[in-house]
Amino acid sequence: VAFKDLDVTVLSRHIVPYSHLKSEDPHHNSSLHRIYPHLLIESSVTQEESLDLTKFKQRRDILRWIDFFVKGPDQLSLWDHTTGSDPGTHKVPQNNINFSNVTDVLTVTEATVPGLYLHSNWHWTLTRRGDFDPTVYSPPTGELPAQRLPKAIIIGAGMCGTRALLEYLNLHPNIVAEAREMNFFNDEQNLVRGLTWYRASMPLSYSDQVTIEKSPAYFPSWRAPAEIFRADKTIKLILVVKDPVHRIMTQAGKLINPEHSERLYLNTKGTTPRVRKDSNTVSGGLYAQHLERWLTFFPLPQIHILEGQDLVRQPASEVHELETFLGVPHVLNHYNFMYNTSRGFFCMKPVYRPFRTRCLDSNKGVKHPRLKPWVSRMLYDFYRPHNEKFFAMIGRRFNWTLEISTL
Ligand SMILES: Nc1ncnc2c1ncn2[C@@H]1O[C@H](COP(=O)(O)OS(=O)(=O)O)[C@@H](OP(=O)(O)O)[C@H]1O
Repeated sequence: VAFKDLDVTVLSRHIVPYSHLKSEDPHHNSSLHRIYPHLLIESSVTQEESLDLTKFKQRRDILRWIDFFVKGPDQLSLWDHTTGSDPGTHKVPQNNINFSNVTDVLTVTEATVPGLYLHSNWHWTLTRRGDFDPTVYSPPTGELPAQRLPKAIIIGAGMCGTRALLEYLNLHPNIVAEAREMNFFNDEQNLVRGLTWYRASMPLSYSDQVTIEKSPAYFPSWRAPAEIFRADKTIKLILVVKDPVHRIMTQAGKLINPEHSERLYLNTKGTTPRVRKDSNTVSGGLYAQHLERWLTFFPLPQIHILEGQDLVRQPASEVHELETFLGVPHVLNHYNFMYNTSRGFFCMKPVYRPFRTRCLDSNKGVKHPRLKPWVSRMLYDFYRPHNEKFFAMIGRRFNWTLEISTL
């Protein structure tokens, strides 16, 4: 079982932000400390080097090619690919590191693990963590991590905070999130690959952890509810929704030229402009229409619905409710979320690494174009009956009105 570019921190007097450590590897989000929470793996570099970020970026590529192999609850092996530019052809033999005798800190150097090539300015420190914090999470005794089908899925709605929600939940030691949008249940090309392929795309987890993925394209898909039901009738579904007019503006903010976003939702061809009912941008906010299909397969209590702006404003309490829904212990609280004034959003403080705050990518929470007042009114008028139907279906109301809107 291979882990790539896992949770590696560069320690120096200047801590390098996590964003600089992120690789293109889609698995970067599966972090070793989540699978192996009793180990802390750090790589240190001289202060001089860490200051030179250009140089550091090159070093990042080196980091990418160190694989970790789990050998047993207390054993890990490193496979070092850093010796050549082509990782496939320059593997050095597997090196086993046994933690059972390590009580405190093991610094891995070429001398500790014969045959391991390490860049002269780097060394790896592996620390047993179980002794510090077994109350947070310890894997079931004697169990090896395995890939499992999701026990929960964030089905949408796109643009409503699904990424933030997934990343927030991923802070939890009993939740293991797949970073990629799998688009398995809505896409014929993926469905034909079968559940075995889908399972093999999931991160490693222990039996007491909840594997979760998010694919917002499931919510409006006609196919996804039936396919998910066929795969697992008991799966827990999570739906985050927000004011559909705000949702349109999130989509508009993603355009290269957001000022020209009207074509996404307005038909200006005739004498009087109309809301474009045929556009996916508009229909994505017709929550009642989509939910109706899901409710033919799943009872309402199996779908946890939350409001996107509530998630933006009060992540800790929203996540607390989700912990209950997912049946995992209450671990996350307001200490795990820190408001970042320059971003205008909460950023995350991992349970095991509270010193490392991480925000969502800068393409989340972007500036929106302003709506002309008459367009705003037209959109609110259009969505009002659909919203009312949605509120009646879920037995809850949200304050999605023109008067409240900040657009
Ligand atoms: N913590 C935090 N940081 C940044 N952004 C946050 C956060 N929490 C929620 N959001 C909101 O997420 C909105 C994007 O939604 P999605 O992630 O569902 O979009 S996508 O469907 O995956 O493209 C995005 O919408 P915009 O603000 O319009 O860009 C954010 O409002």
